[in-house]
Amino acid sequence: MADSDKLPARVRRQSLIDWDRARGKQTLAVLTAYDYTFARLADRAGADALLVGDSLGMTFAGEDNTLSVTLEQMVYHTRAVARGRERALLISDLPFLSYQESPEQALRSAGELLRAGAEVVKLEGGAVMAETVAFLSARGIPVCGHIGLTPQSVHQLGGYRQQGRDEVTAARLREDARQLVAAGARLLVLEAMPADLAAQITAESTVPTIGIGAGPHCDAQVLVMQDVLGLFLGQSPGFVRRYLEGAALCQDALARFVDDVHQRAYPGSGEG
Ligand SMILES: Nc1nc(=O)c2c([nH]1)NC[C@@H]1CN(c3ccc(C(=O)N[C@@H](CCC(=O)O)C(=O)O)cc3)CN21
Ligand SMILES: CC(C)C(=O)C(=O)O
Ligand SMILES: [Mg+2]
Repeated sequence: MADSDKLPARVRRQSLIDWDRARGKQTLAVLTAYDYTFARLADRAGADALLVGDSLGMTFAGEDNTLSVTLEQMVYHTRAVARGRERALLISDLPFLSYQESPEQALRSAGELLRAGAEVVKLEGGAVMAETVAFLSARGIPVCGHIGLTPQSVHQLGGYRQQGRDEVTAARLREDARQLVAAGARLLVLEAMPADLAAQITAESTVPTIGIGAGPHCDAQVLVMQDVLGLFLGQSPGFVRRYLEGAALCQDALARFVDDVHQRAYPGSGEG
């Protein structure tokens, strides 16, 4: 029997139980994904979770911030990513104004993301969101908190800048984390904060932390896929490590196609 005739080995889907078990043993890797193709590639690369981030407003749609992203758009992208995913845990962002109004609004919005294939919903905010996190958790919906640089508050924060630099704001972030976990959050994103603060929050947390620009001591690391692949055309944050010059490679390939057509070199014989 040829290899290709064998039934595919069934991959075991990662759950929050696997995430809890990995804590302290292996640092887990998360990538954002917005579509079927890249979700499949990241899943096959071994990503432990895929995040359908509202950063898609910037990376996919070319907006200046994430505020214009709608729940309908997040549902659409979550469906596409869910089809590409085999193994990774699937987390989706609740977008701006889809959860801040009330726990009931958050429940309805979270339900739509779960029906589209998400297994965990992520929302931005600290202590002020504890009631909503408890409401969703009590109704069987796993929540990932997100504190530090919360991009949906970009105008209040005065830009995309590191948070928790002084003692007062650091203490507030530790208390935010404590209240989110006490309310039932199963994961915690720590974005753009000093490494020692993220280490302290991670040590105090009973659930896995996922860092982005938050140093090496978190239980997991997440980056925006376009930043990793060099496909983000704006200014990537300073903490990004680029693993591919994706934009240059893609643009060069596309330019060669355009040239070939202009030169009548495509299609050739045998290419229709
Ligand atoms: N492509 C992309 N990658 C991301 O990681 C990302 C997005 N987009 N969009 C939403 C947010 C914004 N992000 C950011 C952006 C900048 C910093 C940052 O650390 N900035 C520097 C300079 C700030 C300044 O110019 O004042 C800093 O030192 O704080 C952190 C997170 C993370 N998210
Ligand atoms: C950067 C991650 C944490 C995020 O929230 C997003 O991609 O929207
Ligand atoms: Mg987000």
